[in-house]
Amino acid sequence: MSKIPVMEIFGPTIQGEGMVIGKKTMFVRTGGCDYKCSWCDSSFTWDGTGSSTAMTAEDIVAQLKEIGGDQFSHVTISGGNPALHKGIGKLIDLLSRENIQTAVETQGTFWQDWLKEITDITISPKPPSSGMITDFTKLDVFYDRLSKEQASLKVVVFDDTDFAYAEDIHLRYPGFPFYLQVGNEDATTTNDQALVSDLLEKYEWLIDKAVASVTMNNARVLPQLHTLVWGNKRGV
Ligand SMILES: C[S@@+](CC[C@H](N)C(=O)[O-])C[C@H]1O[C@@H](n2cnc3c(N)ncnc32)[C@H](O)[C@@H]1O
Ligand SMILES: Nc1nc2[nH]cc(C(=O)O)c2c(=O)[nH]1
Ligand code: SF4
Ligand SMILES: [Mg+2]
Repeated sequence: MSKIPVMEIFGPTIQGEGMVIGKKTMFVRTGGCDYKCSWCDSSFTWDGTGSSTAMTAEDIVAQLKEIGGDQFSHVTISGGNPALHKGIGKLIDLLSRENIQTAVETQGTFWQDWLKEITDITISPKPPSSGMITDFTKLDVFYDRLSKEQASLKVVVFDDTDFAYAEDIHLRYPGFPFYLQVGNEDATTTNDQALVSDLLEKYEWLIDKAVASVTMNNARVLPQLHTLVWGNKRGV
C-alpha cells in the first residue's frame, strides 16, 4: 500500500481561494513539491523546514474524523503538490464512500488517474514571478482529461508580466472557468494590519487590470480570503 507524506491536517475552516471559495472544508496538506516558487506561502512542505508523517489513506480518514468530527462533508487536498502521490487515489475512494466531497490544489505538472474522481480541481499554473517555467504539454493533458464542470484554472498575479501570462493561459484553455488571485508578497509577516491593507490595495489593482482587459471578460477576481481573515497563520 502506498503511504502519503502528510504535513498537516486541519479544519473545518473555509476554502479561502478559487472555485469553491467560502465553502466549509477540511484540509490535508501533503509534503513534497516539484516546483520551488519564489513566493510559495507553503514552502515548509518542500524546503526542509517542515516534517511529514507517512500515513495510509485509512489513517488520514481517521484523523480527519478525530479533528473534524461530523462537522464536515468536504476535504481539500493541497501541498506541496498532492499529484506526486499515487496513494491519494485510495483516500478519494474512502471519502467518496462516505459521501464526502473532495477538492485538490495542484500546479498541473503531474497527472494521476485519481484526479478524475475529484469534485473540485484547481489547476494553478505559475506565472513568471514564481521563477518557474510552464510546460504547456503537461497542462494540455489536464485540459484534455478533466471535465469543465470539475476543474478550473487559477493564476496568482504579482505584476504586469504575470497578468499577461494569465491572459495567455485563459486564451489557451477557454473551456475551464478562470480565476485571478492576488499574490501575497510577504507570506511570513505577522503584522496583520499592514498585510491586509497591502493585500486589499493589490486586490483593487488586480480588479482594475481585469476590468480593462477584454480577455478577462469572463474571469473572476479573488483575494486569498483566509489571509484577509487570519493573516499568514498556519492551519486555518
Ligand atoms: C501552496 S499551493 C499548493 C498546491 C500546488 N502546489 C499549487 O501551487 O497549486 C496552493 C495555492 O496557493 C497559491 N499560493 C502560493 N503562494 C502564494 C502567495 N504567496 N500568494 C498567493 N497565492 C499563493 C498557489 O498558487 C496555489 O494556487
Ligand atoms: N483556508 C484556507 N484556504 C486555502 N485554500 C488553499 C490553501 C492552500 O494552502 O492550498 C488554503 C489554506 O491553507 N487555507
Ligand atoms: S507549486 Fe505550489 S507548493 Fe509548490 S512551490 Fe509553487 S506554490 Fe509552493
Ligand atoms: Mg495556502
